[in-house]
Amino acid sequence: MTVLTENKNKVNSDLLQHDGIKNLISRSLNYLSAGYPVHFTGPPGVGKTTLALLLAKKRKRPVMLMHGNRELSNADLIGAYTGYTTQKVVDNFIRSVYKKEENVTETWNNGRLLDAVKNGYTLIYDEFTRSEPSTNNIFLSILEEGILPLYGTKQKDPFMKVHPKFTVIFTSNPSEYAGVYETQDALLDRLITIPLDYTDKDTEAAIVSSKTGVDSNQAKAITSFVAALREKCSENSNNGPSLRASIMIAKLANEADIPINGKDEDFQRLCLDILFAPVAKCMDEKDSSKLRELIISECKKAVKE
Ligand SMILES: Nc1ncnc2c1ncn2[C@@H]1O[C@H](COP(=O)(O)OP(=O)(O)OP(=O)(O)O)[C@@H](O)[C@H]1O
Repeated sequence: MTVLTENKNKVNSDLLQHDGIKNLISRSLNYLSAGYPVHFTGPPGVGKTTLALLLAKKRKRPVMLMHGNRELSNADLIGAYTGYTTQKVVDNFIRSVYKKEENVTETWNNGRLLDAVKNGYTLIYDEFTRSEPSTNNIFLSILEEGILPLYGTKQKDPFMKVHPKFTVIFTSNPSEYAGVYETQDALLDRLITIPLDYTDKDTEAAIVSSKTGVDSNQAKAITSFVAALREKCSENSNNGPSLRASIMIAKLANEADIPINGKDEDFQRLCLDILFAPVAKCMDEKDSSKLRELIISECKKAVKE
């Protein structure tokens, strides 16, 4: 029986700054400082959000994180009147005199984007292609004219000026097809789009090791066989299991005292649980026993060097 134990190792939640990424960080910071929004695009789990969070932290401005969503509306972004405040004074001090005074005022709540624009926050707009293009249109005026239009809000001013320190980091996943919208060219034209892809096995192993506390050889044993499965998926031009899957395997094996060894049955079961769904999704093979065999045969190669 495997018993879950306390996490024994201190885990590092920061971005591991390997050589490829260091240069990207400094370039992106330059673009943001010059007032240009950057857009990281790439398959799931390559580190787009983690990189965006690191850049935002480095800008030393308050950070606002917003997730793309079909339901996101202009009212969420700009703000809206959300109800009424009433005040009633009933003065019945003298019984024969009845005085009643009623004040009704609408209550305005700032939207998230309005706060960010007004106060010069760094906005991370994660998976922005999941929002309707008509909602994202508001970014055209922000990025081009430096104003946030306050249409439809009954506000005194028709727009708000964008704070000079306001910046946006967008992320998206181009291979996602469910629940995403095509981005209008006009918006893409205003962004500096930087594609991100999976790094090499050693870098992935270093990330897994720093995030989970497993030693670097064990981490490499995991990232190597997960990368091999991903490679098989890319033969079908699909994304396979990501770095996130390697992190999950390492973390769970570590916490449940499962040896990171492809010959161990508990480890094989763990690999199957984590990898079956992403591998089944990316392969043409639909026979589940064949898919299991494939995962186990790759998992068996996970041996510490
Ligand atoms: N350079 C790195 N250093 C440390 N951790 C990393 C690095 N790159 C990725 N990760 C880790 O990999 C996992 C996936 O990263 P992240 O969520 O940033 O990916 P993503 O590209 O935004 O994925 P998705 O498109 O699915 O949202 C996270 O646990 C993250 O901490």
